Amino acid sequence: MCTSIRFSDGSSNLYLARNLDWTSGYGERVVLTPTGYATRSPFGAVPRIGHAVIGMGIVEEDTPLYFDCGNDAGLAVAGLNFPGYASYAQEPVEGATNVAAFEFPLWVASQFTKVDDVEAALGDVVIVDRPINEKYPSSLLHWIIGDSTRAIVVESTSDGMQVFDDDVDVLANQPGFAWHHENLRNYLNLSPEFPEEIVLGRAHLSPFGSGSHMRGVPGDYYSPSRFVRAAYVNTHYPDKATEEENVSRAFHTLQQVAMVDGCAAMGSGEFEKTIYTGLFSSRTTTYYWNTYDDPAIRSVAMADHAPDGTNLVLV
Ligand SMILES: C[C@H](CCC(=O)NCCS(=O)(=O)O)[C@H]1CC[C@H]2[C@@H]3[C@H](O)C[C@@H]4C[C@H](O)CC[C@]4(C)[C@H]3C[C@H](O)[C@]12C
Repeated sequence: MCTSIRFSDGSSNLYLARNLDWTSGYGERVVLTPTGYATRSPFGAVPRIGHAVIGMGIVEEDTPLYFDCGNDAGLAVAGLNFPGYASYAQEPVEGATNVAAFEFPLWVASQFTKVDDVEAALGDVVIVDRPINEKYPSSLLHWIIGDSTRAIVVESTSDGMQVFDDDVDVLANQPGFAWHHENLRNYLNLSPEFPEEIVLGRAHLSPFGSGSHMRGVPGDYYSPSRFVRAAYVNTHYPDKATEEENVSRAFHTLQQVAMVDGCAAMGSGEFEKTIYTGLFSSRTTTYYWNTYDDPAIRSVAMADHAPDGTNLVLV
């Protein structure tokens, strides 16, 4: 499973982070796509790199396949599994902006500066099931896209393209965003407050300590539970001013929905775990990440790797 969050530092900077939960990795690395890189976009949706992009992904056919990434303008995107719901066009549609599923994060981050602009452009977009090669069929995903002011969720299903205003700045896996949002109404009782003493019959009852009004936050790894838990933590986290505090915020919040080996098997019998946690900060245009086996947080700043160069940079 995967979970993603967006927040801001209150000074017009974006932080977009995600857990990548799976049974094993794909050999992913931090990849920088510089503005001079010559694109290979199947239907021409990404004619050039307007904004340098940094994020986690793999490179196939000299093409960056991003799992999540951000750009030099403060816009970021993450793809999360959405099988059973996601559906893409089998062929490009005449007159539309045809975006191959694998290039969707690159299309967002290389072409746009703001969520509002992506949202407007999505009205003409068709996501096409055109794999990069036979080794990697198109993944069935939905996406969260964020800037410093807001987030949207993009879902291409058999009903067509839907774009949701994500007013809790969170995304998990199945079912769709609308279901997850409605499900939050089951948790109106949750609050960080310390309760008053309760009188029950002749008994005067006080809490054991803090956290009493959090009882009922679902603690399991199921996608609806992670959505609720991430929404609770992300929206109650106090605003933080510094880069260090906001990096800490992202990793602490996603730790709340991280998956530990041995706890939740997939249909194959293999256990899912949080392969990596990744964070894009627009404040420093830096990608931060750690992995299941090495929880120390590493970082790569875009500015240190020639964002105006011509070759993909694998860190
Ligand atoms: C498996 C990843 C999603 C993790 C997730 O959401 N798990 C949920 C588990 S469950 O269903 O809900 O049980 C997704 C996210 C991004 C995906 C990758 C990116 O889309 C980039 C390429 C795209 C290619 O078409 C396929 C390989 C690939 C390298 C993808 C492999 C895989 O599908 C990834 C890594």
